[in-house]
Amino acid sequence: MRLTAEKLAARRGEDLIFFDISFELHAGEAMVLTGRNGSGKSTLLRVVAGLLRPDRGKVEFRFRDGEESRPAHEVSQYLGHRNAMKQELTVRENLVFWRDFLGDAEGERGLSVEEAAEAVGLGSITHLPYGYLSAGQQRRFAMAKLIVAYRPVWILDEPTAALDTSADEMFAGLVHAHLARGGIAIAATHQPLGLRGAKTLVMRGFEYHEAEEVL
Ligand SMILES: Nc1ncnc2c1ncn2[C@@H]1O[C@H](COP(=O)(O)OP(=O)(O)OP(=O)(O)O)[C@@H](O)[C@H]1O
Repeated sequence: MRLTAEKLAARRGEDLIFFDISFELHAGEAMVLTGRNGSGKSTLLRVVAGLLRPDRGKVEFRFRDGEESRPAHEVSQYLGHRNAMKQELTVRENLVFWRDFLGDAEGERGLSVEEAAEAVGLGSITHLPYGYLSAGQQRRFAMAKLIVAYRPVWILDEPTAALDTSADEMFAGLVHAHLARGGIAIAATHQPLGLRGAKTLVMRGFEYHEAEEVL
């Protein structure tokens, strides 16, 4: 299994946000993106997730060497700043929607909604409307979305911002289990996620006129 990004460049509007970003991740590997606010971390994650078209370069995912590459949106789960849950549906209805919408990749299986709720420490409240929950509980269930459908690549944008310490530890456990299963994770974060051995990519951002010289 291999995720490769080759010489990526991306624009938001007219502005070039980054260029010449390359990396390769194999089964069981994680990469942490760091860099100041506005340096392009979220933009890079959206490009890798297939939500934003790169200006240059490409992202490829292969389950096996020699196999045709798969589109990122088929193999990844994206946890963005927003939780992507409907306030008026119950937690269970939201998670069932995501399980059915995403499906499992390559003969693997996600957890049941009940197992996933237990895994994020909130087994007893899946019958409640999502909108009733506290901000931390809502974020925990957004994390549960990652494990109700198995996708090999997790793309995580500030996953633990504003969570308590126990949620940080719980989430580090989910990511470790994902990596141990042979998954891949990319996370933009200002907080340590406890990912020992993770690669690091420092996003630096740059001025538009500098880029013009390079490109
Ligand atoms: N939709 C958009 N249209 C135009 N510019 C945008 C858009 N979204 C983001 N940008 C700009 O792109 C740049 C990179 O933003 P991005 O969100 O990728 O940074 P970041 O490193 O994730 O920042 P933070 O650490 O604050 O989350 C910023 O200058 C931002 O203003």
